[in-house]
Amino acid sequence: MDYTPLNKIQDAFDIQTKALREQKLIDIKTRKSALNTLHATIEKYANEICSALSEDLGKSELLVKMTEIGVVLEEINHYIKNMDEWAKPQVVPNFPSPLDYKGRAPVQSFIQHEAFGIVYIIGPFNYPFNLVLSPLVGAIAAGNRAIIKPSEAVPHTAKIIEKIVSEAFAPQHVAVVQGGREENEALLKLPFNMIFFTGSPAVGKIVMKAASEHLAPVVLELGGKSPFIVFSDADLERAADQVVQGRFTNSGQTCIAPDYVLVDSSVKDAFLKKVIEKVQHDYPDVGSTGKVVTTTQVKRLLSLIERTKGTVVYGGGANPEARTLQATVVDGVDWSDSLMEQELFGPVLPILTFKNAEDVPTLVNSHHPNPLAAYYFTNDIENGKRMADLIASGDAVINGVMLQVVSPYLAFGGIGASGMGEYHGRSGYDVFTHKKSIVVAG
Ligand SMILES: NC(=O)c1ccc[n+]([C@@H]2O[C@H](COP(=O)([O-])OP(=O)(O)OC[C@H]3O[C@@H](n4cnc5c(N)ncnc54)[C@H](O)[C@@H]3O)[C@@H](O)[C@H]2O)c1
Repeated sequence: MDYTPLNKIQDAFDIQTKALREQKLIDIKTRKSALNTLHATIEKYANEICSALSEDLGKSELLVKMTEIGVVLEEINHYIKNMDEWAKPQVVPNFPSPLDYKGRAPVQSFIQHEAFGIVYIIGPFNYPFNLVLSPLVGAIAAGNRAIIKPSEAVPHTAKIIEKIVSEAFAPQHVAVVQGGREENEALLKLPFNMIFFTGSPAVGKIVMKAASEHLAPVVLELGGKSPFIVFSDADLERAADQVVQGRFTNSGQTCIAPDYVLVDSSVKDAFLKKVIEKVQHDYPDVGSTGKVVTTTQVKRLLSLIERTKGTVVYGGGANPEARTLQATVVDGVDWSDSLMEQELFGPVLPILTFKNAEDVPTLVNSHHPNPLAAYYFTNDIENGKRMADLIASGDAVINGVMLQVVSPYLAFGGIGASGMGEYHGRSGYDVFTHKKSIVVAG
């Protein structure tokens, strides 16, 4: 893939800066029309998007239509339906000043959503279409201009994103820059008005540091080790079904995937048997989970499996050159294991146990920074809610997996090391705006 030359990156930014200076406000009618055009252009290239994601990540057409294209189209529809309402100034009570302003008290007070200006959206490789286009929808609806950089690890998808964006938008409004680390570093030196980053905590720190130079606000959508906790009263059949779906979809490369299982030792054997049956059925071969992003990542995962003190009870096969690793389940893992060092981000599922349910929050809270998601399986919903109160995570699901990410009515984002700032639906409109208070004196 051809990367954007550094001078062209500066040009892309200058074009938008000039446009911002000449016409600060993009009216709501123009924003809506841009979103409609984006919707139509995505539909037009749906087949090409599917082919690109099949090449890059071995994703099935069904998976692409559901988790990449469908999610973005739904998000656009939700915005078009609601953005007039969200954009309305919020009228608040007039509050008299404690100082004497010669009787000139407030007669109108309201809060107005103001676009930041030019935002920079940086994407990861794992849901590479959805995770740059969904933030873009919020940014555009809120009245911003944007430059987006898709992940260089998925070149076919990055190319189709560029084709769609350059057909749907003028470069004064939205532009795509292609590149990797060097291009990202060049972009991060520019005085963007806001930066929206999705990726690893390590690069999140680089982004936040760079943003501080220009005091640009940042949203960081990061990852972490998300626990899947099974209590003794859980429906084990359902829990096994959900953990297999959550862990192995997209070869385990989902930010909210369960990263490890923590199961009550009294039901571990029964639960594990069901997990193995399910994996055998759904992912019988090396390659049936799809592709891992690079050969290097397959090798990284294999080296973690090689160093585990646990027992591989299913899987372990791999073909690094073909970027495939078999769905792998490892029993008898403890907190100091190689598989518990960092977010796995691959088709590997370590199984840990606990003896006393009351210890669970301390175990989870003390071994890793705040995860992006936490899953609780129990027949006692109040117990699930209590656990969600005691374990700090970006979001939580009781008796299900990955349901938090699809609703435009829920806010999506991390806490602590798993990120800051939320989006999706209304939250995605709010996060791309400054709340400007305006007062009219009588
Ligand atoms: N919270 C979420 O919504 C969410 C969604 C998807 C992925 N993630 C997280 O993303 C990570 C996986 O994605 P990834 O591997 O693409 O992430 P990554 O951090 O390696 O890359 C993300 C982006 O940063 C750029 N980049 C990489 N290294 C850089 C460097 N040293 N300097 C400057 N820029 C650099 C890349 O070009 C890419 O566009 C996982 O941690 C996962 O949990 C989070």
